[in-house]
Amino acid sequence: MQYDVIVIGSGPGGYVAAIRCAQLGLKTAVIEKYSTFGGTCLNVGCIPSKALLDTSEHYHNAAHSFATHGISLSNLKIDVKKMIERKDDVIAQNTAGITYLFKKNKIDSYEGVGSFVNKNTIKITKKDGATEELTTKNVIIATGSKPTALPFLPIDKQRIITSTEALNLSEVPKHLIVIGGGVIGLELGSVYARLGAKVSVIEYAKSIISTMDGGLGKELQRVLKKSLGMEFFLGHKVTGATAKGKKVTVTAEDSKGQAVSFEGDYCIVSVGRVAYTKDLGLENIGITPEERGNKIPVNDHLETAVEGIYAIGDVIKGAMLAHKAEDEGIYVAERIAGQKPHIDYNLIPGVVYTWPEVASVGQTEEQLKEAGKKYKSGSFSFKASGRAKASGDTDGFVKVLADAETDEVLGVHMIGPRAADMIAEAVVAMEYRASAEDIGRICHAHPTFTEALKEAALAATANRAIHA
Ligand SMILES: NC(=O)c1ccc[n+]([C@@H]2O[C@H](COP(=O)([O-])OP(=O)(O)OC[C@H]3O[C@@H](n4cnc5c(N)ncnc54)[C@H](O)[C@@H]3O)[C@@H](O)[C@H]2O)c1
Repeated sequence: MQYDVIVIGSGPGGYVAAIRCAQLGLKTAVIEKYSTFGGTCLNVGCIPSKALLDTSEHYHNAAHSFATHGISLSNLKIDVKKMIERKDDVIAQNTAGITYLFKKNKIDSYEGVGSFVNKNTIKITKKDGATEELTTKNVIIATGSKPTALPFLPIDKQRIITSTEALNLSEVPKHLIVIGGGVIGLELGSVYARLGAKVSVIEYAKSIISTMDGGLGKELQRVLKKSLGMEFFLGHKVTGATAKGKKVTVTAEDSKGQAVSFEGDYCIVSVGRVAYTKDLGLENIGITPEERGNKIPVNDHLETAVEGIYAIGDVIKGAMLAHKAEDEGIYVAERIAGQKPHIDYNLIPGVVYTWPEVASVGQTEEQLKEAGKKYKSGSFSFKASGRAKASGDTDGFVKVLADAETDEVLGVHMIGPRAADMIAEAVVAMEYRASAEDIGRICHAHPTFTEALKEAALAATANRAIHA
């Protein structure tokens, strides 16, 4: 079969690329090695983790905040099996949605491992070993990433686990040790802490979510400790972990170089992800992944050194985020169709789905300082928000950073209720190069959490916040 485009991998990058290619009239096929579409995000990442975060949030609220609303419950229980079954149903609904979209857009799909025979021929190796070859003008590699393992720390998938296994536990851990205070560790740590587990986070850096604006990590750590009792061991370098029966022992060096150890019943290793290029046959087309991170090198148009072969998402440079991969998928599809699309990498928002949620776009204060840029900062605390008081979600703040001379918004960083959704307003504003005053002059419905962004923008403009 001859195609215009073959997409290898059906995660958010790959399936979106395929749909856009088909919309543009290109004959398109997708090769996926698993039996369901959607990649990490839909099957073992974004979607299932959000399903568990929602269940655990309901449980935690029922156990801890309902009483303040005058709602009393007795005999509150969590049925872990049911929680996992519901999560599986959410996954099934989402992956079925992609099957439907492929059919609707007349995209052919093949189950098996796709690999390059040459730049125009892709071999599919099926589960039973049978092979089939397809020819194509273009290829989009969208094979994503997998959890990084620490070389000295074997993952047994029973007690020492990755995010994948953490989505399928059959019980609430008594003491969950989380290695890595990044996005995955804090989201999955939150799930089990809300269900009653003691959670200890061991992090190498001096703060959690250390690549985000510094104020966010500090506030998140404070709230997670206060509301969920999570404990944080920062500046700790993990040196090993062993599992014996139901017991896991993790060893580390603290910030003074002293050996310390932690004992728990489960340990999640969440120290990042690495690009997945195994079995692609890249050597057959002369592509060598970068030594660090295994990423496929691409130019500014996301094309590899081989004409007509593109790569998108986690398998190339940049943030490992589903929405970044999606935008890149659309970008490449439109390039292949002869259009001139554009992605502004500075405006890709980052979100952590803890509670309070954390969300960010643009430059952090640390980056602005390092670049020697003169900026103004305005913050607004949810403590002063009427909407937040009504819902009892008064932790967190919104911070707007604006150019000291032009007032153009350079970065927005927020931690608070529904920040994941609220950040979209900041992205739109920055896309249109709004000034802080522009945001401050836009009418925001009252009472809403979004008023906090308006107030922070006013504070940045001229210390003009009304309710601070
Ligand atoms: N909400 C979201 O958008 C979302 C959710 C999940 C995952 N992801 C993405 O998936 C990727 C992987 O997530 P992640 O949380 O595994 O990685 P991460 O890069 O977010 O965090 C890993 C953390 O582990 C720490 N670390 C590394 N080695 C260590 C060691 N030996 N001892 C102690 N700490 C150590 C790092 O300092 C870092 O803080 C990220 O790129 C993330 O953006 C995004």
